[in-house]
Amino acid sequence: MGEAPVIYVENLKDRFSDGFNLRFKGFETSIDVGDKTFVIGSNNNDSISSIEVQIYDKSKGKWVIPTVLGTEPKRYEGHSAILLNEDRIMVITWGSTPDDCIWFLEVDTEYVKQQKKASGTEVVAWSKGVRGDAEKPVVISGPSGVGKGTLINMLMKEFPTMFGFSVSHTTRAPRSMEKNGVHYHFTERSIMEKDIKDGKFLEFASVHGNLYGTSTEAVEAVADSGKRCILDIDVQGAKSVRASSLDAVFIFISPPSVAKLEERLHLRGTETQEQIQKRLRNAKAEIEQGKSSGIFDHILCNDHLEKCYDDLKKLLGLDGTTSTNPKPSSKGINLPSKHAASKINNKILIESETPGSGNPSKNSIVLDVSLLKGGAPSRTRGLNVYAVDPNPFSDSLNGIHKLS
Ligand SMILES: Nc1nc2c(ncn2[C@@H]2O[C@H](COP(=O)(O)OP(=O)(O)O)[C@@H](O)[C@H]2O)c(=O)[nH]1
Ligand SMILES: Nc1ncnc2c1ncn2[C@@H]1O[C@H](COP(=O)(O)OP(=O)(O)O)[C@@H](O)[C@H]1O
Repeated sequence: MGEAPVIYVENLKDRFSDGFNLRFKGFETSIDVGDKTFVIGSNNNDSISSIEVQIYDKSKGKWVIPTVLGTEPKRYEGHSAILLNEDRIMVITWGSTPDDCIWFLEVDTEYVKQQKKASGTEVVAWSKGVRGDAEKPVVISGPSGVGKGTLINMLMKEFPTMFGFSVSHTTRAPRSMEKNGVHYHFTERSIMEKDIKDGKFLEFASVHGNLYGTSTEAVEAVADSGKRCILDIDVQGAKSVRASSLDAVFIFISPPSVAKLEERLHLRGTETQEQIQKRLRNAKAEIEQGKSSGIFDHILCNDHLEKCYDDLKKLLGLDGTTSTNPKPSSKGINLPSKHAASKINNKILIESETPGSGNPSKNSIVLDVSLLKGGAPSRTRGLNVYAVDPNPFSDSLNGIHKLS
């Protein structure tokens, strides 16, 4: 019945007899994917346990240390690992907090394939698993001076518990009213370039001569607070996000005319004449791309501000026809601190007591992974959690019931 059970590696040296010396002093699991074996080890150094990944390439008879992207799980007592769909390994950590116990190590997803191609090295990527679905992030693009910031501020002011702003990084100098960490993370080009190389950015682009980018962390911080994420990014950035695993709503704000755009930039008074001219030159190409590239789901013209704001609220379902209460932040999963896990089709059974004894033990739960969405470089969403009834003759359907 069960397929792909969790593998606990007891003696890897017996299995791989090429003199490989495991560096892990803690707990290891090993999973075969095609002709590669992924060994995931937790290293217990002092009080901190960190996780490491090594790959044994069976066709070449060689060990490889991959480039590891994303934020990895930290501080846990052990883990179980299960292969899903041949492209990601689910890692369930022991003794972690409820919002930090389900992780995915992507080994052959589209994102990992792209990163392997770009870097020419072996790559794996971590993504944290979260329950349920948060509402889709909103990407807002448009030329400089069109009113993106104004519209976003109006939305955040009217619905403060519903929306959270993704704070981008930029190498441009702050304007007099801008605060570091609120409007942007103002940074040095060399630091930002290194972070981009280390895979910390969901997207980045050179805009009007400066570097701008959305870190994965910026988007995750908003999602973790249970709010809907708003991204103010340029058209190139929107294109990159479209190609990424982030499932978002894309909105382009267009000006009534380039002359009006120029007038607004002059009135705003935050740029020099030379900078305004540069922004206007770029605006023409952006408007053309915004309207014709197929990147955007919606195009709104910001002629009269109030009218444009009403249109924006309408397409976000905030025109009074839907509830404007914030969604509760995604809940964690209460796992038994020590457990064993096994996979049956798209369901992972997590048992707190002796596994394989026939009946599921008390406190067992089932994770349904059939509706997973997203993934590295962001969260993996859509996990559903069910409690297992230890008494199969009780009233609940099939002995399991969904936990809300
Ligand atoms: N790709 C990308 N573009 C960004 C990001 N943050 C801001 N931008 C865009 O960079 C451009 C310039 O932004 P900014 O310097 O704040 O000037 P403003 O648009 O005139 O207020 C705008 O088109 C923004 O949408 C980001 O993280 N990624
Ligand atoms: N519909 C509008 N009509 C007139 N002025 C506007 C309108 N929308 C925004 N503005 C003004 O235009 C300037 C640029 O808006 P801003 O939100 O900073 O643009 P962006 O963030 O797209 O660069 C601001 O001074 C803002 O008050």
